[in-house]
Amino acid sequence: MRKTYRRAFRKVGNEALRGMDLTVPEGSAFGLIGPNGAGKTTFIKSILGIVQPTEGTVRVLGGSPEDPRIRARIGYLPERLHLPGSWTPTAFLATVTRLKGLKPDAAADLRLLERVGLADAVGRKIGGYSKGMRQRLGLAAAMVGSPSLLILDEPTDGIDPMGRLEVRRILLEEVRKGTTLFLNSHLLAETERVCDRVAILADGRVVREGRLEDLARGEARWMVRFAPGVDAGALTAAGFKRGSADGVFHVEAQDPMALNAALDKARAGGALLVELRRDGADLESVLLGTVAPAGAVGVAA
Ligand SMILES: Nc1ncnc2c1ncn2[C@@H]1O[C@H](COP(=O)(O)OP(=O)(O)OP(=O)(O)O)[C@@H](O)[C@H]1O
Repeated sequence: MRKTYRRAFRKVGNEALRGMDLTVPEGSAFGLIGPNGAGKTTFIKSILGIVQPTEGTVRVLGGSPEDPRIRARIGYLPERLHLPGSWTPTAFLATVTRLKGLKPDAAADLRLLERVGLADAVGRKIGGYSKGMRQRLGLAAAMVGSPSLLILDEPTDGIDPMGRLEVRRILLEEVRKGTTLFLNSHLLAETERVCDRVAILADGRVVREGRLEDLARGEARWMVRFAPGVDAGALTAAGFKRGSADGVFHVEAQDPMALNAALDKARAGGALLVELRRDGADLESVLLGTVAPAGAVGVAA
């Protein structure tokens, strides 16, 4: 899919998506990451039918994003929320319910407000809400009618760490129920904790896509730290490679049996294990390793 924003009286448009090809498996928790201006919001808007692709097609939940029946099954939290300040949250959710073509359900709306942590603020006008409270209300609005697909653009923006934990819990609950989650967040730790698949978008193209485990966590490599005084020669003979710090070694093991066999060999040689963890990069290093940081010289993006 391509999207070029045309400007009036200009021959050359702004190419936001340049051959974007992405499939989000149903039931997955999918994270979209990438630098500013990569095209993330444009892509989200095209899934929602707000932006029309210049070339190519978008299929959502087996249909067209312009089909009202499909739209009714999508919950969306935009990056910039515009909320009516003089309304109460219940009036707001009632309107969202009506706009989605659903039957009014005041009890369900209250349950949603409780779920996002706004139970104590139900009687207050939205105008007096803090940024985090508005964001929570936006999340509740996105969840009205239990949509099959939740598209969230920076959902935890402005929410405090405890609130983030709650939001994460809610999102994971939704995914467990079978909802497909599409998350756009600059907070890579959030994406890492919630998503099972990730796509890295740069300059209007998907540059990497896959299971988070495969992208970020490395596959069969382990970091092992032994107590001081270890016999490095014996460990090397047992298949361990010396790491950069004292007592740190790396070992390849395809499964727990192979890992334990390697550790048994090390222990038989007198080595005392003090730390063991899977080798691999976090999402931030994966992103930085995939997309050249702004200002980097001589790195091809
Ligand atoms: N309405 C528009 N008219 C013209 N150009 C646009 C419009 N919306 C976005 N663009 C351009 O398209 C490109 C992609 O923008 P987009 O907002 O999709 O990126 P993004 O990945 O969401 O960025 P950010 O992380 O900063 O939110 C940018 O070059 C941007 O300037």
